[in-house]
Amino acid sequence: MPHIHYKMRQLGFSLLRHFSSLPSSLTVPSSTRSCCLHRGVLTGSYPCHQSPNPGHSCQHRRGVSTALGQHIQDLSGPEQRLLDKLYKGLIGGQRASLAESITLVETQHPRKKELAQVLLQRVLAYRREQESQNGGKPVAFRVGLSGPPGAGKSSFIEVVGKMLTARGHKLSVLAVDPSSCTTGGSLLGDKTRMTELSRDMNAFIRPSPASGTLGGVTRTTNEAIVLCEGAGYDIVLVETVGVGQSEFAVADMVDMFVLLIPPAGGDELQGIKRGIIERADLVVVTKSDGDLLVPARRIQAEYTSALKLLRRQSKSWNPKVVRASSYTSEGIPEVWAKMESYRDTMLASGEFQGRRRAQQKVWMWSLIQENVLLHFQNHPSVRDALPHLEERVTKGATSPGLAADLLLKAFSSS
Ligand SMILES: Nc1nc2c(ncn2[C@@H]2O[C@H](COP(=O)(O)OP(=O)(O)OP(=O)(O)O)[C@@H](O)[C@H]2O)c(=O)[nH]1
Repeated sequence: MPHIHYKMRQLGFSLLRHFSSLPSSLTVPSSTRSCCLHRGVLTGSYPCHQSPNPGHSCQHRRGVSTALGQHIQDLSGPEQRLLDKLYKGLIGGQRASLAESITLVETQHPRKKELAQVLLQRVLAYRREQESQNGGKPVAFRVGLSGPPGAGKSSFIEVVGKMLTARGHKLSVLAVDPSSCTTGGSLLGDKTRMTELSRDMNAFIRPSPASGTLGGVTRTTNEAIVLCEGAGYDIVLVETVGVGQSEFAVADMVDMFVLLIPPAGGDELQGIKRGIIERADLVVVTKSDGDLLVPARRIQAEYTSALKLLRRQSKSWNPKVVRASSYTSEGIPEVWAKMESYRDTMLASGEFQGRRRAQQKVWMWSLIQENVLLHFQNHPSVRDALPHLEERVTKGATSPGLAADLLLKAFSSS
């Protein structure tokens, strides 16, 4: 996996080199105004396959900021009105506007994607203003929650969520479901989850986008977080199930990462990856009640010792292991107290802000990687040569390195 990641970065850099070598005399004809740069796809001087005007030669020389300015100027009257309505509704805290705005960032429609970016820019500017009024402190606390299927995530969120709204917080819950990316199914359950919290006017619950790549879902979740914060939600929970890479994606988008572990032994815990335990700022052993109390204590002790052996992520915070029961609510206020203590410690040391800055960069790079790769795969010369070269590589007739070089050459020479 790290190898693939490295290869993708290499590929990303090769492609970027290709893009940056475009002749400087290229200009943008007005007919190609709404081009792929605006859609977040870097383009070169070859036909743009995703353009509404497929024959056009997409030739960028404008800086990104100019492009964004142009982008806003290009809005039609109805588009402008739609964005104004969404923006005003959103910052006014209207749930319907928030839901509609999230739908806009999740869309696959090219023009609507552009509109979503304009809306996001406005919300980001608004949030920055609020942060500066708040003495530079982030306006919301983002918490990632992960755990194996059946760990008790939804029961936990329901109980914690109700406690937080009762204390005057506004809470949003976003889900990242890796199964919806691959199978269209749902590991987080199609069943109605968190029934009481979903009726709470100070809570906003949004299921995972129904389809797309993990990269796509990560992007829209990141953007949904920004929208929730703009709508005044001061706590954003991002829930995912401990399968595949989604936990790592979530850990990269939140301020605090919490792992929920059920008090079961053996096989059920085998599935929990060591790498993700290392990322946890807090481990909560769930279902700590009745007959499960004794195993819950044992698991707490095991994880406490295990965490001591792991590499520390933070200079100022030592990950903790706590127990809680959503049935009896025992331990729930203590879990939240630990989360607040983490937030305060990290804010005081400056690590909180540092982590967010680093995450912005990770996010940008993952978007670049995904888009650049897509662009490479859709390039006509690459598409033509790919099946033949893949076959040769599988048969051992051509080395993977040579095939990659040939494809990159085909891409950059046309
Ligand atoms: N004893 C006990 N059981 C619990 C507790 N919390 C949840 N459960 C049970 O554990 C099972 C799974 O709970 P969920 O909250 O649906 O777990 P989840 O992790 O959200 O599961 P998925 O929706 O499948 O991802 C259910 O049968 C719950 O009733 C608890 O605090 N104590």
